[in-house]
Amino acid sequence: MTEADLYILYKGVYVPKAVHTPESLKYYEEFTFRPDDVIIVTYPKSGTTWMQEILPLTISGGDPSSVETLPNWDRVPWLEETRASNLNLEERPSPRMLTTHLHYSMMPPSFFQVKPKVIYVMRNPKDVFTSSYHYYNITSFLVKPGPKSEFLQKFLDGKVIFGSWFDHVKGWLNAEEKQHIMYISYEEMIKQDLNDSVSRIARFLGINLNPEVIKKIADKCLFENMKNNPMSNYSVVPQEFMDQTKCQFLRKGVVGDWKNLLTPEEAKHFDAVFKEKMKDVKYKFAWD
Ligand SMILES: Nc1ncnc2c1ncn2[C@@H]1O[C@H](COP(=O)(O)OS(=O)(=O)O)[C@@H](OP(=O)(O)O)[C@H]1O
Repeated sequence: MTEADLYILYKGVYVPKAVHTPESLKYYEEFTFRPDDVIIVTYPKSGTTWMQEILPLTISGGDPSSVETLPNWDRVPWLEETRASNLNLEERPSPRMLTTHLHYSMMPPSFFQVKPKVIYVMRNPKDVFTSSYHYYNITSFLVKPGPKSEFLQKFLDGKVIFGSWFDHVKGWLNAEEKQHIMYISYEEMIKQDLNDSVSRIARFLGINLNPEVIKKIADKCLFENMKNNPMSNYSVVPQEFMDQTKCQFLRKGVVGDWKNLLTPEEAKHFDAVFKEKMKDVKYKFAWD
């Protein structure tokens, strides 16, 4: 199956047809935000699911009931996906928790008027590539990656779902609503104590949490614990859509796994493309 079979081209980027329809994209375009909405924004494979665990626990002051009973896509739904319009998001009490993989330039008009809060999660693009390479292999609604060199070229050219990593990150780093956006990276969450990230997130949201609750949240969100949470490990998705017997959705959860996939030449080429495409970006990335 090719891109033409499995994807829609939406505003210049591919999105998978299986979970995005013209109706779901229209719902997204017409969505009315509230100032106290909190939106997780990510390029795919950057730590979305992880933040979909951290955020509800933080907002609820450590209450695990939503992460134990609701799958992550209902708990913190992707606005652009078909499921969102069936969740009665208009009726949900504030603060609503939402997710999107879309670029800054693709946000609906209400976003720019209302300026809700955003948590933008970034990850080393070589690890995003590596995670994507394995993920595309197990999902029937994505085009199989094929030979690694071809998938690498597609990734660097933005011919994968949600387009170019470089454009996504640049767009969100250049956003005008900076005081409403918290930037955090997968590497900070892994390398530093996760307690620090949880308390940063709580502070950004104006939530007071005592150290015990912060620790409880951080423990719950450890890779091994999330791997055992059926509401977060995608085990409820039928095998025909996602074949986790080949590779698990919560696969390795480490920093630097690209070293096991990319040859030194491929990594050098990747770095050269990164340098060129990101040359105007002043942000100091945590993986540098
Ligand atoms: N708790 C925790 N700790 C460390 N790493 C974690 C955690 N939860 C998810 N992950 C890893 O995040 C990768 C999946 O990214 P996303 O959730 O953004 O994927 S998706 O866009 O929603 O499909 C994927 O990375 P890889 O293991 O490198 O493939 C997941 O394993």
